[in-house]
Amino acid sequence: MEEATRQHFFHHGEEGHEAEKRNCHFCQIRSFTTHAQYPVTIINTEDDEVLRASFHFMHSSVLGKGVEPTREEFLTGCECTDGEDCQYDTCNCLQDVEEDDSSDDDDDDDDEAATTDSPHGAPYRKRVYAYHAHGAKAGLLRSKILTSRNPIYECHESCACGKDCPNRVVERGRKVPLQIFRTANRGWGVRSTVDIKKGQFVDKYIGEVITAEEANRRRARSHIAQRKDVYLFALDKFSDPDSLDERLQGPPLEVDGEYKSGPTRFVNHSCEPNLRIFARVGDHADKHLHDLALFAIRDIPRGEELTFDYVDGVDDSENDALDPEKQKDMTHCLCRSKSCRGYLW
Ligand SMILES: C[S@@+](CC[C@H](N)C(=O)[O-])C[C@H]1O[C@@H](n2cnc3c(N)ncnc32)[C@H](O)[C@@H]1O
Repeated sequence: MEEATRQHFFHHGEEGHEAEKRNCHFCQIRSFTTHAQYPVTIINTEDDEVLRASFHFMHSSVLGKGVEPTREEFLTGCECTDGEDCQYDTCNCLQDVEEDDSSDDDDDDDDEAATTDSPHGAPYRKRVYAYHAHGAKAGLLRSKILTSRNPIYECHESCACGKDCPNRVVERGRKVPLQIFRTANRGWGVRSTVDIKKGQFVDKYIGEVITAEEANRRRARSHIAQRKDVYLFALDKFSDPDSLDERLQGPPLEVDGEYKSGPTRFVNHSCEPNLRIFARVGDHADKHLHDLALFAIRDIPRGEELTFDYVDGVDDSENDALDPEKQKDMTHCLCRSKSCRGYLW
């Protein structure tokens, strides 16, 4: 039995091991409120490696120095008293949804998704909800959104609708058990022990939310800046130099998941991934702090490694892997997919 496991199982019930417990990965994941139902487990059948001691599992992101959430008096939510109403463009939370009218090719069992409803006597309103509303696919992200890079707008704490409002999928958190496992050639990876459906929310990418200046300091301190980049995600979905919100005008905040994060920090890259990251907004006043939510873009059988494309959305013309000069300094991609681009960065 590896040393970390031995310490946890034989000594952590005893008095006087508090500091050790704080630094124990098993104790950290056991403290997740979802542990009994959707545990995170760690398994290594490849070699003797254990997770780095410097890594700490967390439930949610922490805000670094200089990162401020919006003050309570500026937070606003919807006034819908019936969660059903939180699927239409009349819900304040869905005001910014950019709707296109093309129909979803696989939405035939939920064909209201793109139609206009007219309840008796009520004004016309349009369903702009990001998720399927009915049937077996209820709560799964619609394929039109899955193939887009549109943000997802959800109801949240400041809304009048209840906790069971259907438009709070990401807020309700991860509903799948995840297993961090040792891969044969790419360090740790992540899989689930249950089947995951296309459009299903998997988990958020969390970490320390830091200013752009701090992110650059950390890049500079890192031995190879691009290696640090792999853990840094810019919260730039709403960045706009002309924005009326000055927090969106400048360089965006970034999430650093290298040392403090959740299980998704161990998800590897694939050029043909089964997950994609979406920007998810709760309170519109907190767009500068939007979530990074991972959803399945196809059905994923239990045990299959979960992956996302680290450079999703990067135009092929910007791809350094196409430049033979740059290739010699780049890291080989080991995703083994048919359309592998050959290099990670
Ligand atoms: C965010 S981490 C993922 C977890 C990582 N495997 C670990 O053990 O901590 C990113 C690192 O994983 C490795 N990696 C991820 N995807 C890879 C791929 N497709 N090919 C080669 N290495 C990969 C690279 O070393 C990369 O720097």
